[in-house]
Order: sequence, then structure tokens, then C-alpha cells
Amino acid sequence: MTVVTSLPKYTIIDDGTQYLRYPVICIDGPSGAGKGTVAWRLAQTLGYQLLDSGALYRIVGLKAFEAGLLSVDIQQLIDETVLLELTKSLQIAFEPNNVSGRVDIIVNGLRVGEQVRNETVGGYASRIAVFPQVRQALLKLQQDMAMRSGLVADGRDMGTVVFPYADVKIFLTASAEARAERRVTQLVNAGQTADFDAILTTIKARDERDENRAIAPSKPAEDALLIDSSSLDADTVYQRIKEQCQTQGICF
Ligand SMILES: Nc1ncnc2c1ncn2[C@@H]1O[C@H](COP(=O)(O)OP(=O)(O)OP(=O)(O)O)[C@@H](O)[C@H]1O
Ligand SMILES: Nc1ccn([C@@H]2O[C@H](COP(=O)(O)O)[C@@H](O)[C@H]2O)c(=O)n1
Repeated sequence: MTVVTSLPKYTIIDDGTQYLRYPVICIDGPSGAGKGTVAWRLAQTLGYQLLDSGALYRIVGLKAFEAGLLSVDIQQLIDETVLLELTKSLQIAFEPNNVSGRVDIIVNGLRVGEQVRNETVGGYASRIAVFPQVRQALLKLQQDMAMRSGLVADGRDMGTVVFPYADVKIFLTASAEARAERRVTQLVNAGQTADFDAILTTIKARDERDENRAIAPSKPAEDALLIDSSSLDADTVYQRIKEQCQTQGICF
């Protein structure tokens, strides 16, 4: 029998104010490390909500591209004020999709297609993710998700910035080569062609941008458990994280 503990807890955040919140499990790490896969399984098993924070940045990146804010020349400056207005104009919601094993993204009432998940949009996301005002505009939406039920949050700065008080923090990584290989398999299984070298180059470029930006860089929280999944299958990763959750008092 699965016993789900999702009781609200009180916690004190910075300014001394007491907030009601539920258990939070953070899974941070680079693209292709397996965060989404394990986050989905944890959320399903525990009956928690799933925050796919990368999807937020992907949506803003895609909309910025469609609005002509992202030039092909990556060095060209982006107008942060315009980007902020665009970000604020987006009403974003998630809905679990049992077929894809990910959340569907609803923007201003319309479901966004799977194109948001491709590597090109991942690149747009990492270009707009460097802007402090954009990150700030997305912060409350993310934190509010922990006010309604238990939460599994997948991203880059879940444990360091968004939920510093989280019950469980995992930094899930894997070598760039292992992650590129997974992407190739994913694309081939979807009937698409895939160039390993091109994917590896793109992954490394995105890692570089995410790890070296001035605000909320991708890095493990001081109290995170580090897991390198390069030679671990997805089930082993899940079991390790489950053990860590149990150690922190989350019941399965
Ligand atoms: N431990 C694992 N071993 C091998 N393949 C894995 C493992 N975990 C996940 N995968 C596969 O690797 C691919 C990428 O996984 P997933 O989408 O979960 O990564 P991610 O970290 O969420 O990436 P992104 O941040 O880009 O969304 C998927 O096809 C998934 O099935
Ligand atoms: N908490 C987060 C999550 C994501 N990003 C940026 O979005 C890009 C896409 O993320 P995926 O997890 O969907 O691959 C990512 O490369 C980051 O640039 C972020 O900054 N913070």
C-alpha cells in the first residue's frame, strides 16, 4: 500500500513571515540528465504536483522568438523591458499528460504543441533565462505551486533560489556524451534523424550558458544530494531519490 504524506507544513521565509506550504522535492541538473523522467514518476507516485520550470523558460523563449526579439546573431542585445512585458502577458498553466509522461503547457488558454520541447527552443530558453527581471517575473508562479499540494520541481535553480527551504534537493547530472546519446535515442525513436556531434555541441553550449550566467546559475545547492546518472538506468535513479526522500520523512 502506498501511504502519501502531503500534509501542509509551516515554514519561515526570509522576512519572518510564516507561510503555509507542503513538501517540496527539487530535482535540478543539466539538460538530458533525466530530471523530467524521475520527476514525473515521483509526482505520480506521491500524488504531488509537477513543476516543469524549464517549460516556463521555453515558452518565454519561443514567444520572444516569435515576436522577433531573438536575432540569429546571439551576441545582439535583447531589450529586457520588452521581454519583461511579454513574459508578464503570458498566463501559463500545466496539465499532466499520462501519454507523454510530461506536463502539457497551456498558455493564455491554448495548449502548446510538442515543438516547445525541441533543442532549438531549449536554446531560446537559455538565452532569455539570463535576464533577472524575467526570472523574477516567473518566481511567484513557481513558488505558489508549493502552496496547494506537495510538489516535485524540476529545473536549474529549484534548490538554490526558488525553494531554498525544500525538503529534498537532488542535483542530477550525467556526462555531456551520455546526455547527447539519450537525445539521439529519443529522436530516433520518434522517427527523426539525429546527428550525435551536432547534439553534443548544442548541449555543451547550453550547459556553458546555464552554468556561467550571473543570475541563478545551474549548480547544486549546498545541501543537495549529487547523483551522476551516466551509467545508471532510470529505475536506479528513481530508487536512490526515493531513499533520499524517505530519509527526509516523505512516505511512499
Ligand atoms: N538514467 C537514464 N538512463 C538512460 N536514459 C535516461 C535516463 N533517464 C532518462 N533517460 C532518457 O533520457 C532522455 C532525457 O530525459 P529527460 O527528458 O527526463 O531529461 P531532462 O533532464 O528532463 O532534460 P531537459 O532538461 O532537457 O528537459 C529521455 O528520453 C529519457 O527517457
Ligand atoms: N529553473 C530553470 C529551468 C530552466 N531554465 C532555462 O531553460 C532552459 C530549458 O530548460 P529544460 O529543463 O526544459 O531543458 C535551460 O537550458 C535553462 O536555460 C532555467 O534557467 N531555470
